[in-house]
Amino acid sequence: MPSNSAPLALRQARQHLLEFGQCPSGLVNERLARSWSRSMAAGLAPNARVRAPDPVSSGSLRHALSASHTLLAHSRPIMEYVFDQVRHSQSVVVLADPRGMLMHTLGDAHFADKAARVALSCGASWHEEHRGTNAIGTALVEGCAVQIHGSEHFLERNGFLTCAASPIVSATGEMLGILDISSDHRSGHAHTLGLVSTAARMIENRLITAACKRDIRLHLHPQPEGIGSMAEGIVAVSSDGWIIGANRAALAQLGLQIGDIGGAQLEHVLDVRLEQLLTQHQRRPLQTQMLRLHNGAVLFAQVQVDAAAWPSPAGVVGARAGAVPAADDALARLDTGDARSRAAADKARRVLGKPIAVLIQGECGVGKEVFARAMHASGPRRGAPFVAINCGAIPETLIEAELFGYVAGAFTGARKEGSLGRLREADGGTLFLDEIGDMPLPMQTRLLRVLQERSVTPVGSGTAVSVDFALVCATHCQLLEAAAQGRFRQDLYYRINGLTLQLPALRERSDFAALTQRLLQDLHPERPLQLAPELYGQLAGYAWPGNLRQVASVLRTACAMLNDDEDTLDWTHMPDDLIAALSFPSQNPTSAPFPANPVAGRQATLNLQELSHAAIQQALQSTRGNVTQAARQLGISRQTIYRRLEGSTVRQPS
Ligand SMILES: Nc1ncnc2c1ncn2[C@@H]1O[C@H](COP(=O)(O)OP(=O)(O)OP(=O)(O)O)[C@@H](O)[C@H]1O
Repeated sequence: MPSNSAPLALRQARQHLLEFGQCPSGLVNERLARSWSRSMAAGLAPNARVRAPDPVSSGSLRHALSASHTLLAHSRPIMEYVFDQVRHSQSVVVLADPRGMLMHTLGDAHFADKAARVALSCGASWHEEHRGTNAIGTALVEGCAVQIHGSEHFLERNGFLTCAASPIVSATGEMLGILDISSDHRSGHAHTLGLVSTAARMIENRLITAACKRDIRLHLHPQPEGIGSMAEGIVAVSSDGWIIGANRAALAQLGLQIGDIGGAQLEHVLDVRLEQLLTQHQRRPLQTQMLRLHNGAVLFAQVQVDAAAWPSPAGVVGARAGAVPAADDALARLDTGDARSRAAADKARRVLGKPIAVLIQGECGVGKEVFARAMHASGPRRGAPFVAINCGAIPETLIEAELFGYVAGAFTGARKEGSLGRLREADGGTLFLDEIGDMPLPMQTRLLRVLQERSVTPVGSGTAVSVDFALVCATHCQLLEAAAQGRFRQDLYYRINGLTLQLPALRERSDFAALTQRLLQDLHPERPLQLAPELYGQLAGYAWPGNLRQVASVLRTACAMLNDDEDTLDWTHMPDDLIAALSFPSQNPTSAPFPANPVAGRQATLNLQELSHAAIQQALQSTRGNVTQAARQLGISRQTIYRRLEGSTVRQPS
């Protein structure tokens, strides 16, 4: 965003903002106007002394540096190169973490001194909330490269700077940090934005190559000579063909969005099967291969594959139920061979014990809470409590007391002895906030403060109590979309989203056989059970709108129907609501036509309960597993849906 608004228009816009609290349209670019409005909303005054927190203690800085260890290692050489380019122009090159805290700076001594006077030094926060419009903070919120020149800075004291900043994102689109070049505003240059963006891309390419070194990688470019250059696309593919990481160039070349990572197969995009690519690579490892996108466009690719990443000899695509888990922990015990679930577990393992918040995304019932519990049980906090809160299930009026606790007599109906609150119950352990997207806005503000200050102030008390927990949140909705619509705080989104993990829907998993076998084993460890082949075929092709929760519940019920001398589950053991769902083709578009079987025709005699199950499943399917929307569609509460899907009691916060 090279802004450099005309000085007169800038002055007029600023004047208007100060007088009326709003930025007039048309005078400055929209991104700058939005950022100024956010700065006002954060309670900052342009001419006031800075309200920003002091730089963090050296202990906290060390902690942050170790959390961003890999980013720092790959950024340092590039920062040195960039600094060489701007050495004689009164500049500093800065790396900030995803919260806007400066982690590393390189600058010429004279200018670095001047910069340090406005806290452009390690440990200081340049988040917009603390310093108003500035390239680092604004790039963080807007998620794109930004240049802020002179008096475009919200705080007057920063008006001597001109700064250009670019986000650095991971192979899966997580915000890792910000690279920035700040100079004296008289020596700033429009090309600086290009320089900082290019440098950020170089860092991203180094990071993706390091992070995906054990995966199959394709290095892509529309011209063969472009491979190996900074403009090459890099895409990481799992051994069963899923795209599990990509840099920005690859996304553009393949016509993908960041949200497609983990959800698209290579052969859905390219006119080639992974097996063919690998066979060709094995024959001629150094040869560039010519590939076609489904739209006919040509791309050239160089395949890189580490020996450990070669698919099993049984074949590239297909269940890898027999694969040995990489680690022996609770996360590994969930592994039944699906590559995307395994990739999520691998990523989760890397942040265990580090101060990085994890956001688990996935449809209703894919196992987000089970996964979060496995993370807790696999990490160093396993001896302390795991506290799960369903933000969508607590009435809005109770949520504050429930989360933050209260002191004795804080309100009518309060317990005499007060309450610790769920956040403090999680002290030392893990706090799991399910359906975080359903948290009311005022609570989001309070939660953000807790996460920033690492302390909780109970209702009715003026005293903050410090808390320390690992944070894992889960959501079935696109939080960024919710943030764009003003339903979710963007700053909270970045706080809780240190690492995003996407859990696949059951219909997208490649391990249905191994998964159902594992579920049957867990239900009856002492008795080997199996599914009749014709039933298995139907179940494997079903869309499972309720995901793992639904399949677990179906098998549980089916096992209860078995006679003592039976070891094979067939149609006669299946619950009626599943038979009903399989009988309505409209409800189950991915399944084959229902076979002639002994239960055909039963839909005519469906009872009320079966019909309501069928209606819930249809609604969940049409809303792609979004329980809130499905509940709205059916005119019932979310709790009723949970109750019906579980076939037991409501999942209430305890
Ligand atoms: N890895 C797994 N292996 C076996 N069963 C599982 C697994 N994950 C989930 N389940 C089953 O699915 C049920 C629901 O899981 P969980 O509550 O973790 O889903 P969720 O994605 O958090 O759902 P929601 O979005 O509704 O909160 C579990 O109670 C369990 O029966």
